[in-house]
Amino acid sequence: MSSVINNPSSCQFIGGQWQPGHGKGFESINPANGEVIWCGNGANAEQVDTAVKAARSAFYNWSAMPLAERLAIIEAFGAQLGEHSEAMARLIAEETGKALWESRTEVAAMTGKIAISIRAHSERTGTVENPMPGARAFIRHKPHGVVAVFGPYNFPGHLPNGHIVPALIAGNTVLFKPSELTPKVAQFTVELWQKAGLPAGVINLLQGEVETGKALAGHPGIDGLFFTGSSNTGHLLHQQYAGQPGKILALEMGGNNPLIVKDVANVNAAVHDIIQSAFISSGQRCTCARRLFIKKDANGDAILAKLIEASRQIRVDEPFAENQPFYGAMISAKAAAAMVKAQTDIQSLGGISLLELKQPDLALGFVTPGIIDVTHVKALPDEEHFGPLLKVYRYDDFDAAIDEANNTAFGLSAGLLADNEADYDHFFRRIRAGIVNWNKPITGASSAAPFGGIGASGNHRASAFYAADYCAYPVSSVEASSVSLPASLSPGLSI
Ligand SMILES: NC(=O)C1=CN([C@@H]2O[C@H](COP(=O)(O)OP(=O)(O)OC[C@H]3O[C@@H](n4cnc5c(N)ncnc54)[C@H](O)[C@@H]3O)[C@@H](O)[C@H]2O)C=CC1
Ligand SMILES: O=C(O)CCC(=O)N[C@@H](CCC(=O)O)C(=O)O
Repeated sequence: MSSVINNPSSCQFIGGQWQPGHGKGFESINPANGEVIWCGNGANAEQVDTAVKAARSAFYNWSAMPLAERLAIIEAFGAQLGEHSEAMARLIAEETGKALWESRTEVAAMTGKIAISIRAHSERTGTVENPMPGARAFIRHKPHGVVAVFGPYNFPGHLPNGHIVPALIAGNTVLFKPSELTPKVAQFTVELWQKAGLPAGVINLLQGEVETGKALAGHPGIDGLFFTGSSNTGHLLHQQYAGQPGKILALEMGGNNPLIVKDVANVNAAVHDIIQSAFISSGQRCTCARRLFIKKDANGDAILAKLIEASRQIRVDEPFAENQPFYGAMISAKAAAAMVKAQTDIQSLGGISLLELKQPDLALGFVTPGIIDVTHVKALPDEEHFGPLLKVYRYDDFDAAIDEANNTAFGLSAGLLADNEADYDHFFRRIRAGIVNWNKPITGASSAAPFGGIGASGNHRASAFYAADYCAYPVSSVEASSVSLPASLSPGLSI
């Protein structure tokens, strides 16, 4: 592929200047062929400090700029994305191993985010005037100030963008710490912001591994941190932010998501929705179904048999293959090996493999889909296996299946495939998750809706359409053009 950018050795963008990192070196590897596609040095603590100061000094002018002018720059970024959409899609495919067709949908989501976030800003955090005698009462919103955005590797463009765009619309300045596995996509994204004319210091890019993340998260000069990533890291950040009520922390974390199937006449359609829920993006979506509950009856048997057969046929191949695969490589050979190990661990607990997940080349990130029956496994750890490994439970009783579906610390997405609406009503009332779907895949959430989970999946700061809420704080004002005495004074007062 033609490389789109840039000078990786100058991979930090601080106060409007590209510069090399002074911390530890790291590389980005194409997981589909093992080639090093990027290398650079992480930002050290001093560079993090300089970036925080740059963001602080840019904050006043950026937040004081009329909204229409801020939006013009944000829309110019949208235009840049439009102009470079194919380059961005190819870069995402190269760096993550994601199939090109799907990488294109990621770029489309990035572009679509802009209009949606402008609408969300106005609907969720706009200005409201309430009637009041002798004065004017307003509800307005102000930006928090300097905010850090931490991104995951699975959507290296779309998910950080889902924090950055609403944060900038609200008037915050941003310190962007991308996943160390996807520095090249991050660098290209920030280059597009620069081309769009974003003033110096409004967005700063701090590349690096965990040391850079720690230096940024622990910096006293930030007003908030918007995080999308693993539950482990999210929990660490939550502990770190304990005792700092003044800082806004938005955590979008993983899930151990259940999908229940009950009495579905259209077996092929059910299998399609299961595959789309469990295996899209090689299972690397936080919303992916991890646990599938299938009724122990003839209909359940038919669905499971067809699922195994159709999953065996899933095309897994190079992201750029002419005959496009359903999914490409996982993010790394290490992530792929971790899925093989997860499967072995579940087998050692009594899980029965129905379709074995395999990593054909240990040096690359490709894995075939796996399905494992865990009905008789006692004490299966409540873990997110972030890849294409689906655990199946056979059930007799619908309520018992829902109870088991809820038997998780997480609560991101959940779904029911069932022809009977009364079953869905029952399921909806009982299930605990932030995304609850009926007869649709549980992946592919819309940016025009709130996106977030409960329990170990989030901290009640839903993203997507509700990201506007954590990007600004409400200010209530009562205002009059001059002071005036009230018609009657309070008892005991004489003026
Ligand atoms: N709920 C949601 O919206 C989504 C959640 N995810 C979750 O993200 C995970 C996959 O992404 P990963 O990149 O593996 O997540 P991760 O937690 O490893 O990394 C996320 C970010 O945090 C940084 N980081 C890691 N440790 C840190 C520390 N101790 N202090 C400060 N920063 C630190 C990383 O460098 C990266 O920028 C999955 O668990 C998935 O479920 C992914 C997409 C959406
Ligand atoms: O953030 C948004 O705009 C909508 C949420 C979204 O895009 N969700 C995707 C991917 C997130 C993930 O699972 O990693 C989805 O639901 O498939």
